[in-house]
Amino acid sequence: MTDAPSEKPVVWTIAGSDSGGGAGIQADLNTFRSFKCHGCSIITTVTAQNSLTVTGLYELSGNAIDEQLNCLLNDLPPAAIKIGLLSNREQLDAVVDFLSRWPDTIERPFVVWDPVMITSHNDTLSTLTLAQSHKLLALVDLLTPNTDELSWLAGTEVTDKRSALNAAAAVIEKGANSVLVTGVETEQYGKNIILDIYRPKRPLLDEPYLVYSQEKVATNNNHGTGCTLSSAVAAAAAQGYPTEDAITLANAYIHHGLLRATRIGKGPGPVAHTLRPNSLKHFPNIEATNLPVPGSEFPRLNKSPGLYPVVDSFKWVQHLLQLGVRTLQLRIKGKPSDSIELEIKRSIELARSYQAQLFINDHWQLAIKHGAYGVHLGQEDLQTADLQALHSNGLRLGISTHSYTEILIALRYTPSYIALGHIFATQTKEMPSKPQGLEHLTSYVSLLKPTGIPTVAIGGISKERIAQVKQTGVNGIALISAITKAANTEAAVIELNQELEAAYAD
Ligand SMILES: Cc1ncc(COP(=O)(O)OP(=O)(O)O)c(N)n1
Ligand SMILES: Cc1nc(C(=O)O)sc1CCOP(=O)(O)O
Ligand SMILES: [Mg+2]
Repeated sequence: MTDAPSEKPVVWTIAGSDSGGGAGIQADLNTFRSFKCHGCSIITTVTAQNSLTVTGLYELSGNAIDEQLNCLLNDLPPAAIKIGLLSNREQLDAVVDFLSRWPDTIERPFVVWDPVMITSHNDTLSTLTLAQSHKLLALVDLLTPNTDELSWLAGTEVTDKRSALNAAAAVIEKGANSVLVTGVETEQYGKNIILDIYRPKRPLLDEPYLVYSQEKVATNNNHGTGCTLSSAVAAAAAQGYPTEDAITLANAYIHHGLLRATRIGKGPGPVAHTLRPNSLKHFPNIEATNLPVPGSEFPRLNKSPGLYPVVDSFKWVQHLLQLGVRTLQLRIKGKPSDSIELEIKRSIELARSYQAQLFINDHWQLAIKHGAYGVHLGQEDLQTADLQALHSNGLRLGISTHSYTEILIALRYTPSYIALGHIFATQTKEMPSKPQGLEHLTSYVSLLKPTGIPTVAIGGISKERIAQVKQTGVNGIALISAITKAANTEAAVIELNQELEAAYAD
């Protein structure tokens, strides 16, 4: 028996009860459990509901909602809150007042609002007016309307991707922080496709919006999809995932849940609650409009990357080649541009004579000009690099990623390897994201394994950590300071290789 406090994030749902068990509070709590979160519930309205219809609505007072919220605040403060059904103005005011008075002493949670107005059977659940609902907009981090709800919120009809984007922009204009429009139907190559469109207030990677697409799952058993999606986003955010990744995970969870859904009552059955999926077949295709359209696959590596030092000069490249290193990267930062070309040219020529896999960071034009083995690009570089030219000149391509979302974007280009960073805190580069840790690395590696694309871990990896990192099944280990700050480079390379081989033998 242990009395140690749980590390499970706490997530609240402020929503209605569905007596049929498929939507509302019941769907939210099932979802929180799947995402290994502890769920707390603040019930707004009790619905008498089955799989066919809603026969009654019992709306709790503002005081009843306020008391539930305040009772939880100090004892079970949330990492995230999902708001669902608010049936009337009094209920909305209770939530608005509570969120507006959030105490400075308690970390503010991530708040998702799924503005439920009617059920999928057209039963009206709320009497909120547009003007009333706008009071909540600025207090939530993410709004997750479907196309009907967005039409209502924006006051314009939403029928397709373009009108969804315009309406999302209009709602942001009215005060919302970011909007995920769900369930935009379209057709591509004769297939029914469902788009979820994420429009953040501040663009990601200069991208005004991201489109998550999935082939429509042919099922009538889709009751509770909206509730489940928004609570999955809240739960994933509570687990520390950035919003775009929380959406990616929620999208995959819904896809899996729809495939597994079965009819339970006489009407549409509920979306199933499964373990969080980690198979690419459930993950969406992610399209970022400022990135090039994918072309052909990039060539494979000649050998698994293994120990992969990243260094900043010809001298380092030469030294490491002499020490037997056969996969390495030249990453030159902040040197005058006239000196860079010569360093790159000499490094490429020398690496070629050793039949080594040398990747050039950033300088893809010079890499093409001097016939490099490969280039390593960050996600931002994908916007400007000529991927077609890299491909037609036979260069290998490595792409940096820092999240599920970036992995799915990188996968569209079928690169020669995918880098996963940063695993541990690093002193070498200022990173905008948090360290991922070994648990995320393990999930990413197993997600990517079926693709056959090699994976490389980077960030804060030392000799002491190699064995743990290798155990995740990653194919390469990229290091900067463990090599460049070592007192004796030769000894460091030998020891790092020994650690790596010992990990292979385990
Ligand atoms: C193996 C490997 N992984 C990631 C990076 C980071 O590359 P990038 O995103 O291009 O950032 P900079 O290195 O340019 O700062 C890398 N270099 N190598
Ligand atoms: C250059 C770089 N890119 C990273 C990424 O995650 O994309 S982490 C990183 C620095 C790696 O250096 P060290 O091995 O000294 O921690
Ligand atoms: Mg770079």
